[in-house]
Amino acid sequence: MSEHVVSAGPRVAVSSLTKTFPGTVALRDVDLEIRAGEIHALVGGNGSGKSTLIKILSGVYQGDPGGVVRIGDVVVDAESMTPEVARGAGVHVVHQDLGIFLDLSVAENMALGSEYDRHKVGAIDWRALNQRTRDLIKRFEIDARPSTLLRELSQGARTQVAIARALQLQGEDPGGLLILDEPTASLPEHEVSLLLDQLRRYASNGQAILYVSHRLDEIIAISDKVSALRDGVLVGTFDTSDLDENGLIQLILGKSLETTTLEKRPPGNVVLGADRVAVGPLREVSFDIREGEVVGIAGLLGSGRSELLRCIFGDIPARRGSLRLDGREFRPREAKDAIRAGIALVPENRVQEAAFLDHPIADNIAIPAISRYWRRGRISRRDIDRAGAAGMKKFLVKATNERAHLATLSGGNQQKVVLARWLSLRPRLLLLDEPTQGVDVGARSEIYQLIRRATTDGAAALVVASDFEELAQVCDRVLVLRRGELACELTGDDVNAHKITQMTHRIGDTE
Ligand SMILES: Nc1ncnc2c1ncn2[C@@H]1O[C@H](COP(=O)(O)OP(=O)(O)OP(=O)(O)O)[C@@H](O)[C@H]1O
Repeated sequence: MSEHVVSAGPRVAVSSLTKTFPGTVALRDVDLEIRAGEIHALVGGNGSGKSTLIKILSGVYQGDPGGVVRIGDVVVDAESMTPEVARGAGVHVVHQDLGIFLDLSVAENMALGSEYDRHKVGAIDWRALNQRTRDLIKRFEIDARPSTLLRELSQGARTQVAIARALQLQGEDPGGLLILDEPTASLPEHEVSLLLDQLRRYASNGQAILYVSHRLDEIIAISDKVSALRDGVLVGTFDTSDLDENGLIQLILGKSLETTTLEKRPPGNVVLGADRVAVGPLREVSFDIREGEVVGIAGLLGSGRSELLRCIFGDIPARRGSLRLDGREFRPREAKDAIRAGIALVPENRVQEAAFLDHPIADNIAIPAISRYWRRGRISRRDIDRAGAAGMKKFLVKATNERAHLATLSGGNQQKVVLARWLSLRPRLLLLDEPTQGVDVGARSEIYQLIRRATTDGAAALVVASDFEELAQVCDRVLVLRRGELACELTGDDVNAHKITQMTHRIGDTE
């Protein structure tokens, strides 16, 4: 936990904050205080109002009349919040997607986050920019040079660059508020702990941090205080030291998590066989997946995990090697071939890649199986809506009804809709890339149960996840990709987070 810097009052005080959207009250009379030097976690289920609160604090949305936001000495009516006011008060947000440019250097990324250092004539003053970047690299302890391209950095270091860029104009004495929205969602475990250590150091320097995450272990590990939202209402603010994971779940869901033991069936026939497949950074991988199996793929970012899924789905051709599906040679030229063969892919960036934001939830769920809804030469609206409502219920999607447009849903609820679409197709082979990213604790276990249920019915599933605890929990076997190869396969008692971490990094131990 961070050392507190003593300060008179809270750094941030939100009072009587309400935000109404047509048909939804996203926040209802919220009061919240955050102190300097405090890591304050904000938790809540999908659609509970976390993003809405962040967007008001950063001036993207305005609150309803009556709410007041105070940041440091700046006091603003919530209805008058603007990005300029928020920036002026020192509010900086680092989103999960970081908003960085991979093909630009650290210095160039810093420059794009503020005014370029310019000579009088208007040209970029590279010497000044590089010097300033060097200072930032030192201050934020980033392992890079000003000229290093972001692409060459680990995901953790990229996150640090994004944070340093956000705070670059702040000087040595941190004021304002740093908001981190799911900062570790795509970080491997060892980089998560490095980032958390760094955040603790920023906080002990006096930085106020609002930390939004669905990862409960991190919240327990890093935060001083936890505020929980449920359906737009602040349940309360608590000392983290008084909470454990079950306590947090209670706060988020208003009840304990129902855990059912996942039913398994013995592996059946081989569904998919890969023979010496070369794709992306992978030089040669061979494996089989059988009916009833949930097989995990572990590897660091850039290890070829996602490329492998996309190759099986026909999105990326293999450079060499072959695939077999149910014993027959399988050469998908495009995704359509894979879908026809009974393969479903839930991509990592599912909302950007696979969602129709200005269409209703029901249509988003029904789209791949649209032929099912033809009745006497017409598409049956009623059946689509019925399927949509059933999908919403099964996946705990929170929205006014199945006709609500996807754009009006919270991020996590959009994710659930795309998952509902593919799982309701009853595929033969299910390919899932980070299936629970951004999804709340209640729906997370539900999703894994649905995956397990699909495999009990005879399907096979291949799952990529950077949360190794989760991978260990759901998978029967785990394939570890490292340096372009299938480094090893973990089975039985070796399917645990510690072993998966060891093998992806090859720390100690022999293979
Ligand atoms: N632009 C909008 N129009 C209408 N309703 C919206 C809009 N943005 C958010 N909402 C609604 O406000 C509520 C709160 O959404 P918000 O995005 O703040 O949730 P969240 O806690 O961030 O969820 P998640 O964990 O899924 O990201 C939800 O019911 C959502 O459907």
